[in-house]
Amino acid sequence: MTADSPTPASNSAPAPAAPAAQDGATPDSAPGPAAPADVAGGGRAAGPVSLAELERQAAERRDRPAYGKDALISCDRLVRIFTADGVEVQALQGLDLLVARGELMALVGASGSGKSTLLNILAGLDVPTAGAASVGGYDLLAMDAKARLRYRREVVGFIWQQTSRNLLPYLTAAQNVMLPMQLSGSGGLRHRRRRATRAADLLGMLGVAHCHDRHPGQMSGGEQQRAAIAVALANNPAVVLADEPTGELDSTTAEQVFGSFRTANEQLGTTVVVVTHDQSVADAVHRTVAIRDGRTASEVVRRTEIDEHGRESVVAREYATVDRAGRLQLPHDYTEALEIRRRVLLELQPDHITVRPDDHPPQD
Ligand SMILES: Nc1ncnc2c1ncn2[C@@H]1O[C@H](COP(=O)(O)OP(=O)(O)OP(=O)(O)O)[C@@H](O)[C@H]1O
Repeated sequence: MTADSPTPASNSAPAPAAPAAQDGATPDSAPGPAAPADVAGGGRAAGPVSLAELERQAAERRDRPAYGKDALISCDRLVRIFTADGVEVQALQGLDLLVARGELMALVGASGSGKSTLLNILAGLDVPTAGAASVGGYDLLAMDAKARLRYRREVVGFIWQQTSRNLLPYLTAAQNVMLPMQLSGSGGLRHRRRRATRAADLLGMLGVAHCHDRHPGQMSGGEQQRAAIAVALANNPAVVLADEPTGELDSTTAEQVFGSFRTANEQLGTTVVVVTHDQSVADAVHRTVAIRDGRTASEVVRRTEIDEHGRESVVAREYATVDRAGRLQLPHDYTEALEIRRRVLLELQPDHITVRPDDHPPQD
């Protein structure tokens, strides 16, 4: 999408002025502000559409894979409304998000944008007001108490910002890691040995083997967070969620903790979703999704590319998110730069859409 000079291509089809971010019909049901069918040189032929063509279009729609079919995490128009003292707060306002199995990604956004609300829902600690959400095949709106407990023990691991919240202070690091396995597994000597071996392996893999027999009070903040990651991984969950896990740490320690997430992702294939304000963390993941006003607004995808001389470089591309209803949030700095207020002019071009400030703004 561009906001370029007003030189519409000869085969462009002007669309009516439309609000930049307004509820609209879903793309499945209606194409939005469509180009007139009989525009000279336009892409669409005029005249009646044959029955065969309509049948073909219907079959194409029917055969389209369901939204989020292959994703590990799928949020579809997720809404969460809190009511406090009779006042409603819409923390999530129709948020869409897909996360693939094995991703290492970050969620960023201004304070109050809804990041923690989303993470709590994904962790099974909170239930959305409306919409749909599933993780690893679990429907987060339909779980009964038993399924919710199993989900929280076996499908997701969670790490809080406050180091003191992640570990039980009267247990050693190894005992902390063994606890979730104990709660979800059976007793017996054989299982106990297996639990002890896994705890030692996880602490070793995350670089905190030396903390095996230490209590949290004898560990640094970074060591506690890395032990907390081992606890979160104990039952081999599909996804680990972390809310500002490096928020209490200095930058060097934060890097080590983030290194542990990367290790878990690379060596165990665990999907990792981290809420962060830490730019160095956001820069180090494969995908960073920005949340604004309870919706996903944009995302940065980083790819390693190799040039013809074999040199590797990380290429980052920023995308604006188009939600399931076809809504697009224009970045704040773009709307400010062009003094866009209530509506814009859209023009459909053969390979892009032009967005132009309203040349006849309504008088307020
Ligand atoms: N339990 C609650 N009761 C009422 N309002 C809530 C509750 N939890 C969150 N909110 C409100 O929902 C909105 C989103 O909050 P949330 O904590 O998800 O934001 P956030 O992006 O995580 O912010 P921060 O970066 O400051 O942690 C805020 O307006 C917040 O005040």
